[in-house]
Amino acid sequence: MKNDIAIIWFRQDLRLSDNPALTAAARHAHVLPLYILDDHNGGEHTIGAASKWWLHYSLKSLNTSLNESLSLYQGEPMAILTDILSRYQVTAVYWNRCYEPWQITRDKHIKARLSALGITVNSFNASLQHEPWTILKNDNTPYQIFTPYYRRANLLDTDTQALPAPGITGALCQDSQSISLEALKLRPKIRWDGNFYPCWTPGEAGAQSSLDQFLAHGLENYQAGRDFPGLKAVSRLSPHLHFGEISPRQINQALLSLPDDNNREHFKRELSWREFSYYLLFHWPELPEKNLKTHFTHFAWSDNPESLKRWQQGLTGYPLVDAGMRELWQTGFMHNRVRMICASFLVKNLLIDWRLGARWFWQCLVDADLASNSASWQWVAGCGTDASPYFRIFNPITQGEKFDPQGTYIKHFLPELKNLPLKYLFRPWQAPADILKKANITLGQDYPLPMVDIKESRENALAAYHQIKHLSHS
Ligand SMILES: Cc1cc2nc3c(=O)[nH]c(=O)nc-3n(C[C@H](O)[C@H](O)[C@H](O)COP(=O)(O)OP(=O)(O)OC[C@H]3O[C@@H](n4cnc5c(N)ncnc54)[C@H](O)[C@@H]3O)c2cc1C
Repeated sequence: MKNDIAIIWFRQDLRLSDNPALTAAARHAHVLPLYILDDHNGGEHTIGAASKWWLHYSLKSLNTSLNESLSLYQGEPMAILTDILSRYQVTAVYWNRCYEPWQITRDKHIKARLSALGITVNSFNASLQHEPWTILKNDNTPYQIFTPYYRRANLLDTDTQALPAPGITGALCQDSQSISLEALKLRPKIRWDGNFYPCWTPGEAGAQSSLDQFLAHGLENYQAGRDFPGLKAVSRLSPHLHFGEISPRQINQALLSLPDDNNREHFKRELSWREFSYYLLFHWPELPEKNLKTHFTHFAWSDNPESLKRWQQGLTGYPLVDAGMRELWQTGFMHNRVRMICASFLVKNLLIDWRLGARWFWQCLVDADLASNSASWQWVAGCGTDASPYFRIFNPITQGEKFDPQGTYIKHFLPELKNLPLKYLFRPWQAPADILKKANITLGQDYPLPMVDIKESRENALAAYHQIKHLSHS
């Protein structure tokens, strides 16, 4: 039996380079790399359907990089680790830290149990520039607002020296009791994932190539272009970052070789919004469930499953919202500007609880991330610590005119509207009958009539907010 075996437990760090836990584990004579699909501890926050698809291919890619030595398991991690320890002479366990509240609780427990068994446990930071507890206000309380948090973060040193992938091929061993990737059943039985394949390349190489492409062709227009969903001006790195196929440190290192201009600064700022989301989740672990502005507890949400379904299916009658919801369903992604507009429409024009929207995103997004998703929904709904003011309600018509001026994005995801002149593309119900006929559109049949009046629903939202506003000071 081999002795001095180190376990490297991969979680949201599915890469070999700049992986501090792997680099440390590689100092042992033998390394057992493993991944556990933990469907036991996460409750409602267990990985969603589209993310499972991503995970399947990311694990496949990682396994290839590890010479087919990745051991796979499903279930309760402590029980699985205990079983491995009973069969191998493991001396140490390595992992990179995760920050979702249920993961923190689980990992603390596992660390204590393993330490009691005489196993060394070493954990590292592999996914944040600054861990949440390292940035506090002068009075030692956490920041609630992004800008002062960002200012303080910028005063701290940021490590930009990424680690190379360690040479571990000779040290790798695999557990004979590993299950197969197929046995994890991560891909859907009903194949709704057909459109995902041309859009994405999960895995470390795919992440690096997305970064290279963005730096070569997207970054130069990032500041001006990032709000235009029809342009290729954003990085689409979010699922790669979520699964840890690339680290913020690697991105920052790559950015160093580029001109220090507004585009670079703006991109770094957006990366810090991700950090800030993790920060909020760490300091307010109730973020996914509870309104951080507590007076929203009294908000009169509408219980309307039929409206929720129309929103989910992209059948609201507002083309920009519908294009976004169809992009989400078809590709597992939605452009950030459109995420804000679709979320605002649900919460403010339909008065549906933001948590129902967040749950739908959780199932549909390949980048579904408990921190960023929860923080962003609370931001749009107006109930987060650093939220957009409630009265700022996105108008899907004017937003479309401004950010999809040629209708490129809308026509791509709503081909039924492709012959409608631009003048009516954002408000098809105002098109005269002969124009609709010429465009081959019968409203209510080929494309829905608007499910609510935008002006009236806006006023209803403001009235609903008025009911709870005064409670914020009580
Ligand atoms: C309602 C709503 C839900 C969201 N849910 C998620 C989610 O589940 N997972 C997720 O990663 N992002 C989420 N976001 C944030 C943002 O929309 C995505 O991170 C972004 O669209 C990803 O595209 P990109 O990689 O091309 O971004 P880029 O513009 O290229 O930005 C680079 C990176 O910065 C980070 N980032 C950018 N904007 C934000 C932001 N506003 N908040 C947090 N991080 C940001 C992401 O990691 C992103 O990959 C949500 C936003 C909204 C409004």
